[in-house]
This record gives sequence, structure tokens and C-alpha cells, in this order.
Amino acid sequence: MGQDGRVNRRSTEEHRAAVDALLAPLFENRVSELLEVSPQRLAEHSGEFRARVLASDLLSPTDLPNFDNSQMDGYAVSWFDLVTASPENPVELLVAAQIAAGDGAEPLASGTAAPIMTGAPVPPGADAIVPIEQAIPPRFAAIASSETAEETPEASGATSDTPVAASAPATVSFIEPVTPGTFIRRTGSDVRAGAVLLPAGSPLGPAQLGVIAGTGLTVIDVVRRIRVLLVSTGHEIREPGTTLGAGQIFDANSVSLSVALIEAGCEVTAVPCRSDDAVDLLGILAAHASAHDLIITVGGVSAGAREVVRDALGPLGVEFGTVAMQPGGPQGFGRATLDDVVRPVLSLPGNPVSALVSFEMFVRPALRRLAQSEPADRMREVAMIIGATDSPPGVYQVRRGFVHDDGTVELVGGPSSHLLHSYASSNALVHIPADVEHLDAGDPVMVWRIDE
Ligand SMILES: Nc1nc2c(c(=O)[nH]1)N[C@H]1C(S)=C(S)[C@@H](COP(=O)(O)OP(=O)(O)OC[C@H]3O[C@@H](n4cnc5c(N)ncnc54)[C@H](O)[C@@H]3O)O[C@H]1N2
Ligand code: MOO
Repeated sequence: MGQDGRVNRRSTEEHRAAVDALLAPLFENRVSELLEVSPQRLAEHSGEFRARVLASDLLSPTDLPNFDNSQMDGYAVSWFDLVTASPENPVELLVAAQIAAGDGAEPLASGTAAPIMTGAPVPPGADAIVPIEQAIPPRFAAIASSETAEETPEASGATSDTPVAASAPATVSFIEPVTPGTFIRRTGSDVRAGAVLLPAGSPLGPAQLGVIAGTGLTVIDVVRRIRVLLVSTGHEIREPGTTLGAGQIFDANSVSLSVALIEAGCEVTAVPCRSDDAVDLLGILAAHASAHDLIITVGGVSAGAREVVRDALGPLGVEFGTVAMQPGGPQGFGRATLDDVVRPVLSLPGNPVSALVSFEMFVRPALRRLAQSEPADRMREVAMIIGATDSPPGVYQVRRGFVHDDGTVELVGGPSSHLLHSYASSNALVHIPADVEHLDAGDPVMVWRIDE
């Protein structure tokens, strides 16, 4: 540590390791909570389903499928009835009652074929499905909808005004044998009752939540997400939608970092501190610390006369120093006791680009790696830079860029850390290592894609 509590300039690797070590305890013995999985819950609280991970092995309460059912629209038959079928000697069967998905199924009598729809239960006595295209006639339009083979149109209540029933043939023919089991989706062929549906640690995406719903479960045990208290600071920041006074700006960081944290799998409470007074900041932190796992502050860390974050947290033991990086040079990190609870604290610089780049460089990778999210890192690729550029000596520079399909990357905007609009027009961060001071057009550079 140098004078006034500042650490010496450290490399990006050193700071990344420090952030990893600071956050690692948050991922040990994580608390679980119940999540209700229902369409209503999704409609009303869709955010609760973001970045969820199963806390314990989930056993399937049922077979999936939970009954033998048809994979095709066609006829349920007994294979034995079609043993002799051939084009020269078609087998003609009586048409039994139709079975649709959602119906119960009466047993199939020998010598009959039941029109059956995809997902409908295979009736007892049937052991194969012949797709409608392989039957004669090869369509249902010409057959009765739900009358049994014994029923005449009149007996079933059909009149001459109901052409489907009136023109219904009572028989259907087949010209080839069928193997038992054909086009039957067997009970438990996806998962067996009592088997592990999803193991502990499974990320819960559309397919995982879908299969859970498919078993009928409505409540599951999930890992509680890291709860982040996000405190943007500055006398000048005001909530978007309000009226600005002289020298004031709208608070972009609360929004950009909240979204970044949510996308990284956290729960976020954003409570801005619109004051440069350390007492005000400490009041906010103390009020919210116990309900959160991690505190992230933004702004107030550089060399000004009133640096609210440094002023408040420096005396509590948070270290403030400089990383050899641009943007994102000034950084703070450590553990602070706030309202009798000890919490890890990360203090990011206030310039909007610096804050987001710091998040991408240190916070996001740590959160994702420690949560064992795959891939932990942004997609990285080497691209050819379109124009020449310089980079300050001894500083790891992160520029904003746009990668084109042909593998080239053009820089978007300059290196200044207030250019959030340029960041918003980019799809990649362009990494220029500390020992590179100049790049010529066509030189290869490492880029991290930020558009996924
Ligand atoms: N003499 C020096 N001055 C500065 C240094 C330095 O080393 N010596 N470092 C510069 C660098 S690099 C950065 S980055 C900034 C970091 O400053 P702070 O973390 O103290 O941030 P602030 O001063 O509070 O704000 C910086 C800038 O960003 C604007 N800002 C802050 N919060 C928000 C917000 N929520 N939404 C939108 N914009 C925000 C703020 O108005 C300032 O313009 O320090 C340099 N100075
Ligand atoms: O390093 Mo600062 O973080 O340029 O904006």
C-alpha cells in the first residue's frame, strides 16, 4: 500500500485474481430457496426465472411420457392383423372409434383399426401405429370422426347434412405388415418416475423449466442468487425522467450496471447516493448491507477533493488504488463492516464506460466462473483492426469496436471513458495489451464479443 491508503498500480491479472478471491466465499455453501414454476408466476414475476440454478437433485415424480401414446396421426392396429398384408393382398380392417389426444382409449378389438392422433393414448390391444399416409385411403377426411365400426351414420345421429359421417367407409386397408412398437412413444422413454430429472447445479433454461412443468411439479429448490446492492454515487446524478438543474446529469450507471448484473445472474437493488457526503453513503450502506451479499459502488474513487466512496470506505479498510488499465484505472475493493455485518465491496470508477468495462473485465468473469456458468467468459476471437491506432505505454487498453462478418474490427469512438453512446454502438471490446503502443491497419487484435 502507498500513502493515504492507496495500493500501488497493479496489473489487470493481479486485480482479476484479487476480485476472484474477494467474491469466492459468496459461492461457498450457497443458500437455497423455493421457486414456484407456473405460467401465472412467469407472467407476473418473469425476472425470478432469470439465471436460475437447481439447488438439489430433482427426481421425476412421474414417467415421461406418462402413458404409451401415438407418435403419428394414423391407425392404431395389432401387428398380428397385418401379417399377411401386401399390395396384392391388402388387409382390410373395420374402423374403430377415433382416439384424439386428451381422450381415454377403449380396448381395440381384433380385426379393427382405430384412427388415432399424435399424442393420443394407444388403446389396449394395439401394438403399432400405421401413419395415415400408409393407409388406404391415406386421409381422415373420408372417415367418420368418432363413431364405432358397428355404427351406421344413422345410428350415430349423423344426417345427410353431415357429409363426413355420411361418406364414411367402415373399413381401412393396409398393404404391408408392421413391426410391433412402430410409432409408439413408450411410457417413461424420456424419463422414468423416480429417476433424476435434473441434477443439482443445472442451469434452468427453457428446456429445463419446460420438462419440470411437464412432470406437473410447481415448486422447486433453487440456489439463491447473489444479492447485490448497487450504489451509484455523485452529487450530480439524478433519476432519469426528472428535471435536471445546473451541472446535473441523469444516472446512467444504475441502469447499465443493474442490467449487467442481472444478466450475470444476480439480484440487484439499486440505491443511488446523490450526495458527496460520506455520512450519507454510509447511511445507505448500513441500511441495506444485511439484506445483500455484495456491495458495488460506482464513482467517487479517483483524486478529487470529495471522493465520497473513498472517503466513506477507505477508513473501513477498503483499498483504493489504480489498475494499469484504461478505462477503469481507479478501483477499490475489500471487505467492510457495515451495521455489524461484514460485506465484500467493489468500488468501480464513475465514468460510464469505465464502470461497464470494469464490470466486463473483473466482475462478470468472477461471477460467472465462481457460479460455474458456462461459458464463463465472453466469446473471444482475433480480428484484423481496420485502422492504425496508438495505445498508452504500460496500460492495458480496452477500446470499443465493431466486428464485421469478414473478421475485421473497426474502433467505435475514441478511448475516452464518457463515450457511452459509442459503447452502445459496439459489439466488441478490443483488447490492446500493456506492452503494445501502436497497431497498424491489418494487425491482429483480441476482441471480446459483447453482443451475445
Ligand atoms: N486528477 C485526476 N483526476 C481523475 C483521475 C486521476 O487519476 N486523477 N482519474 C480519472 C479517471 S481515469 C476516472 S475513471 C475518473 C473516476 O472518477 P470517479 O470514480 O471518482 O467518478 P466520478 O468523479 O464520480 O465520476 C466520473 C464521471 O462520471 C460521471 N458519472 C458518475 N456517476 C455517473 C452515473 N451514475 N451516471 C452517469 N455518469 C456518471 C460523473 O459525472 C463524471 O463525469 O476520474 C478521473 N479523474
Ligand atoms: O481510467 Mo478512467 O476509468 O479512463 O475513465
